Amino acid sequence: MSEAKRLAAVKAIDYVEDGMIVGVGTGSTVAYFIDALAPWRDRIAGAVSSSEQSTARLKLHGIEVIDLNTAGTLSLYVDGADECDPHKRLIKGGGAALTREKIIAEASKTFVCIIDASKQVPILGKFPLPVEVIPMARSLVAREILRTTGGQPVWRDGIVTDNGNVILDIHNLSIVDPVGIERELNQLPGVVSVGLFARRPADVVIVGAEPPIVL
Ligand SMILES: O=C[C@H](O)[C@H](O)[C@H](O)COP(=O)(O)O
Repeated sequence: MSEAKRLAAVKAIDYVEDGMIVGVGTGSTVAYFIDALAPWRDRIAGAVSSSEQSTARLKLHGIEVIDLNTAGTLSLYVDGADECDPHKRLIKGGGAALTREKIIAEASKTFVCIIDASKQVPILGKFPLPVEVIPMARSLVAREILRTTGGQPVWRDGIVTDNGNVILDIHNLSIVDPVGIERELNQLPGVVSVGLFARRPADVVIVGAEPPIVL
């Protein structure tokens, strides 16, 4: 499967242009993208990173990492996903980086999502939906999730996000109304962000294959 991830990541380089500040996601697929971006280090203006993990890899390649507040609106954001439906709506956050990813996606004109075919689903929800939560609200939010969605929240024990928070993964959801669930969960006090990218889906999805499939 990693070859498919690599093929998708390399194809995403087609969207990189001289002088750009590139938004960079997180995960194993994005790691291939960062590697493919390395030869561009002197042609791009730098990158905005969604995690400490991606920042370390970008710096390893000598790519300048720029604060989003300095960068402003980005032309391009490239990131992976855990699930993708036919409307390019996504579940993300398997690597706990959902909040910063969501911020950068929102700040970007074009979001190119790079996946392998195993991530394509007709309806989102088989992959447990990650929710980033303020630590003191963990039990409260879990009870509310149980009450309002019927899904089973499971604390990702031992994981602390780059923002110092915890993750609840919601199991057994069939997400027929992704925008509605995203809105509903976002409103719970204690929720920092939800790993549903429905209100702001991807603009382009690249499925790794030989040749890559661009949706
Ligand atoms: O928090 C992690 C991100 O949302 C990743 O983009 C997602 O989990 C996919 O990761 P991978 O490319 O490793 O399958």
